[in-house]
Amino acid sequence: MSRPQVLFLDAYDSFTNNIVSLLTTLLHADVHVLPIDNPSLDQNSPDFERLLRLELAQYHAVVCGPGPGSPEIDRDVGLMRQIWSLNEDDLLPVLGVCLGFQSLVVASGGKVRRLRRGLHGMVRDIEHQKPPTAPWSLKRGDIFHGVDAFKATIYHSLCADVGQDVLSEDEWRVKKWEAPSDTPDLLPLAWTLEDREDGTERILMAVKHRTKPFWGLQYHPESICTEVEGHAAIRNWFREALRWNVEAGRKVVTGESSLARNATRASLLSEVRLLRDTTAATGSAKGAPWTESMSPVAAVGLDCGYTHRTIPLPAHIKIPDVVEILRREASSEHIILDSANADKMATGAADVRGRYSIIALDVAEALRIEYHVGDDFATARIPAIQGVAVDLKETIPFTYHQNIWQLLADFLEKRQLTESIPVESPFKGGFMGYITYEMGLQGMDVEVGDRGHRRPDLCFAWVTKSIVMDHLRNVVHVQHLQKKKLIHDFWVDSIVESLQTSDLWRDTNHDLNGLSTNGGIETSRAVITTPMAHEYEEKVRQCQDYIAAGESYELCLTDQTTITLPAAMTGAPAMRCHPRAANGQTQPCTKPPTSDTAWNLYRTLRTRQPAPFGSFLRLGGATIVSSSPERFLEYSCGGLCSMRPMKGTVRKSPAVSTLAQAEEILHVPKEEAENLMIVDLVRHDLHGVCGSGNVTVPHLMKVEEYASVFQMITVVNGQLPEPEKQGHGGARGEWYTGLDVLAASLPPGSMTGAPKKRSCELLQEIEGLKERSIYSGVVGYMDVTGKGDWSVTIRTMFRWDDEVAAPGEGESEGTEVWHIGAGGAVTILSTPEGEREEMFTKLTGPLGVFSSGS
Ligand SMILES: C=C(O[C@@H]1C=C(C(=O)O)C=C[C@H]1O)C(=O)O
Ligand SMILES: NC(=O)CC[C@H](N)C(=O)O
Repeated sequence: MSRPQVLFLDAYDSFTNNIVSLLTTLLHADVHVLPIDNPSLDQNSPDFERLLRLELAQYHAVVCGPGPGSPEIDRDVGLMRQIWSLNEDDLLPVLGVCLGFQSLVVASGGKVRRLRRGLHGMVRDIEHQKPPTAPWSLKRGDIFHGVDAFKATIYHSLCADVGQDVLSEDEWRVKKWEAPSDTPDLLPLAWTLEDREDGTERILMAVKHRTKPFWGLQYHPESICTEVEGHAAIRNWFREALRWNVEAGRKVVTGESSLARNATRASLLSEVRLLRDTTAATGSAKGAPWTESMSPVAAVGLDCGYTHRTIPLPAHIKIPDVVEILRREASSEHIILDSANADKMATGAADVRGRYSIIALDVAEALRIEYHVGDDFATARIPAIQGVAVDLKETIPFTYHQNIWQLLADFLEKRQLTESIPVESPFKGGFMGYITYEMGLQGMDVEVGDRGHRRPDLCFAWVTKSIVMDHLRNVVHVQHLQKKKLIHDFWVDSIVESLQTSDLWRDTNHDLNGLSTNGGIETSRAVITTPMAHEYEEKVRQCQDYIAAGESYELCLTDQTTITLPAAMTGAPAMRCHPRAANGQTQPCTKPPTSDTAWNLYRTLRTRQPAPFGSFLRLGGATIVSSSPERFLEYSCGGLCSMRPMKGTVRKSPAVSTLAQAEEILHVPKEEAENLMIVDLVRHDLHGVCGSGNVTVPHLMKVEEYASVFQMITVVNGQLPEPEKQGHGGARGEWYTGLDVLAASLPPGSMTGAPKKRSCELLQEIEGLKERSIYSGVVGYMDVTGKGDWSVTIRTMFRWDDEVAAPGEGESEGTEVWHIGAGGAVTILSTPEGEREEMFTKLTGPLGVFSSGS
């Protein structure tokens, strides 16, 4: 065994994989992760001690990680307690980090108390330089020996209480490096001093056990904002740990089977292969991957090639024009991803403006795959074939351990285009659709109760006919994935002809957007129910109580506004004014429709709130009208994954109208801390798939300008292992794609807070178990070349077809219900009024569309 082996005890923190990455790269060690509540290590089982001893014998050292909750609560620290109370014979070196550190303090007789005010995402000096007069020789075992001054990020609400608060200034100066009388076995190694209104708060930052090989750090060595100098302390710790093993004559046992797992997830495709092999070996059809041999629906899209034509895009043509020229009568479903701000602001980086827009065509004829949280099956359906409604539907059952993500990975792999296509188009054909917030909850094992409906939580259409508008080069790609044997693509020709012969295309004076602002939305009959300001403020306080107790570091609180409209206003199928001609060609439309509320809402929204991730979807019973500014995840076919968490929002106003003014407001500790917490969380999500050492942060806390707000964003990149190095079919049989990252990272961290899992559980309670649904989920695509792009579904209104409120008294029609979610991250530094205002600011953009004027 050439590399040292480290066991990491995971207390469900959102920074775990960052620590694993740091240890792996810095120490050249293999790090294995074991959850603190691993069911195979049940403390009540008679075999527990033997199994724990067997497990620990395989490691050179253990790291007890950070996490939500308190070291005094068994459930929060689980196995850590057993580590600190190991028999002399079973001792091994251990480093506690944050919660792990606090757990060591408690196990050594100390206490924890609440900080006077929690410190989350704050960067502080770690004071570790001891005077030569320090009363004991700290050189041996002092992991800070020889380390320069450095700053580190801290994330904690609780702190070690070892009697430091009762010392006078004089006593403190003399005793700060001595073992405190309350905890004689703990030697302080580092402190930080926090200025408070009522004096300085002394916060213990690091300790060493006097006799056992135990160390602890209250700060987070792995955070992106911890200075690199701090890494020296980790190296020192490991050197001390290995030396202790040698001196104690401790031998690490190899070859035993371990309960811990690799920090990096197995790839979806390796799981698919395993499933295929298992079903092949047992000869059982049950649970076998869904294949074309079982169903003609499963054969959709196989053996296709890419054809396209590229034509110039007239300067006056906007995405609604293209949609309105081409929308077909029979098609009531749409998927449009719209870089609605492409021609607007020139501030910030080019990618904020959005370069491409994508329109899926003939969506009603596209195969779609749907999944509802809690089900053990997916549904494949094709609503129409060649203009005739058929509603072909097939249930795809899962077996134990099988899930929707494997099904999608398998489906995509079989349709992957491997030849290189020299067309600058981000989407060549493939999946487009949406995923709800609850789908993300399920992925984290957060319980989603029965919501009393059967709406899809994931709905992906397999789009083979599409249009991509390139707003930079001013061209349009008309694209088709079609059976390879067809030589000429008449469909592509017909679309090009429809576009180029339409009046809109030729009429350079035309500006549909001008016509569309609020066109046809009869808002006087809309009933709008917004969150109650005082209730929202109360929920902010509740969030802060949980944060002060150490349960969370940041909670993204949200609430929903509903708008009910008379159903008749949207009842008409789209595009009554587009009769299909006998030859099957779409007739150009010169008159914009007025009967489709959703479409009108969208046109108004994109005009008033242009954003890089605009979208309009009618799919799987949902209608989504979005002007999202936030990218969740983009990945290239080469496996470069990029996430852009957004935290820090300031409303534009006469007082704050320039980027410089916004920067001044956003580059403050409160806002930067909010951003940093999510950045570290997103790094963790990416590390979990891309692997240790493969995540970088090219842009930290950049302020960008949008239509009505300024936002602070960070770019976090991860690189999936290159396919050649992934050993396709080789030793590990791993083969990662962007879908792995998507599956592992939902819901978006910027919508949850950190640590993600505990924060989501708390938010369910605080938000009254209200379903977030489409809001806080994602919308986007993943294509046949492996490229994908997903936005966070915020600044969005949505409705479900089956949610029609009964008619009120004296009304003849029922009403349809639109939802707009809005919220913001609550930290210990938030004020209830400030958060309430932020929520209403975010709500105003989409809600404004329901009122007339601009
Ligand atoms: C919760 C929302 O936005 C999220 C919260 C933000 C914040 O706290 O500053 C910023 C962007 C989004 O990640 C929303 O728009 O409803
Ligand atoms: N990051 C952590 O591990 C935090 C520990 C503990 N929950 C606290 O808030 O103090």
